[in-house]
Amino acid sequence: MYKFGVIGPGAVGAVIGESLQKSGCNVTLLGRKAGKVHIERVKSSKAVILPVEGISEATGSFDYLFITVKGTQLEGVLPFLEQLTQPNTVCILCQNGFGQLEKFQIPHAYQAVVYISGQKKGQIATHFRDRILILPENEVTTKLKEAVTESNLDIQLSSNYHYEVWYKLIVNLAINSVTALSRNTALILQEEKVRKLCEKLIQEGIAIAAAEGIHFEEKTTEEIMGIYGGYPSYMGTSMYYDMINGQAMEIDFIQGFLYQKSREHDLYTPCLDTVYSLLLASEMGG
Ligand SMILES: NC(=O)C1=CN([C@@H]2O[C@H](COP(=O)(O)OP(=O)(O)OC[C@H]3O[C@@H](n4cnc5c(N)ncnc54)[C@H](OP(=O)(O)O)[C@@H]3O)[C@@H](O)[C@H]2O)C=CC1
Ligand SMILES: CC(C)(CO)C(=O)C(=O)O
Repeated sequence: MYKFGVIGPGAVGAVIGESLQKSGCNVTLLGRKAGKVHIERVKSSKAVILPVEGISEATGSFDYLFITVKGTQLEGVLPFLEQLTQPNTVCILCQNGFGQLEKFQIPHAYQAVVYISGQKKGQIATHFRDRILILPENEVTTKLKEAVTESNLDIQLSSNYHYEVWYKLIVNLAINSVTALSRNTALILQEEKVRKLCEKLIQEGIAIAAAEGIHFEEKTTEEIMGIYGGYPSYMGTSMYYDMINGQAMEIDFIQGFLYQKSREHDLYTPCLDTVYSLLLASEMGG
């Protein structure tokens, strides 16, 4: 039986752990310290409680290791990977943004495009929607998909993986920026001016992707606005929760990454430049 590990028992990690555990997989959740995580859902009174082991006390290696800490927290996890992996371990980095996989000194490491929405507060992870991880299609990821076939974790293998990465970057660019900066949930989409700003941000993201050789159809803006339209008004984004909880936001990996690409291609992206500056400013002490 494969040994699965999940580092980071938060909004995403707890849901992955729950899916694997429910289907009978041998799964261990690893957090900063030992404890428990309660998984709740808005319209259900049933809570699932999973045990969490302290990462520094963990012994033995895993066959599959999902890493679900924030981009800003990855450096704290990397030193533990040597003891938690063996040469055949497959690491799946489940993060928004792009560009962190280079830090892994592991032969089989992939980044998943994550569609699992939730919030972690204290020991409670509230799951809002989705359980989708998109990975590049190859022999290793096909074996992983087969290994979790009994679970409700929806692992999708893509032959056009970079398209999926950019699509998600653009999804995050607009909604994460406006929710974090307004310190408000998807409720703000009821305001037409906010929707217009989102459309402009999406279009700037699409222009950056095109300069990088990833081309989206014209209907993409409408499609992403449709995804936002499906969010319940009480749902925030990972960046919004970081902002309201006074935690470091993943600005470098989303808006900063796109801003850098925009400069490299000498593009005119006024909305991105504005939200990026304001997000950086909001993290300044004073
Ligand atoms: N939340 C969402 O809706 C979505 C999130 N994502 C992405 O998924 C990634 C994870 O986000 P999310 O689940 O929201 O984050 P959370 O903050 O909810 O969870 C991160 C978890 O990692 C733990 N952690 C941090 N450092 C360590 C460490 N050194 N060792 C062990 N555990 C550690 C945290 O512990 P502690 O609680 O002690 O800080 C926390 O439990 C991010 O890149 C995010 O952008 C993608 C799609 C949607
Ligand atoms: C936009 C969203 C909610 C999509 O799952 C997300 O990725 C996030 O909260 O960071």
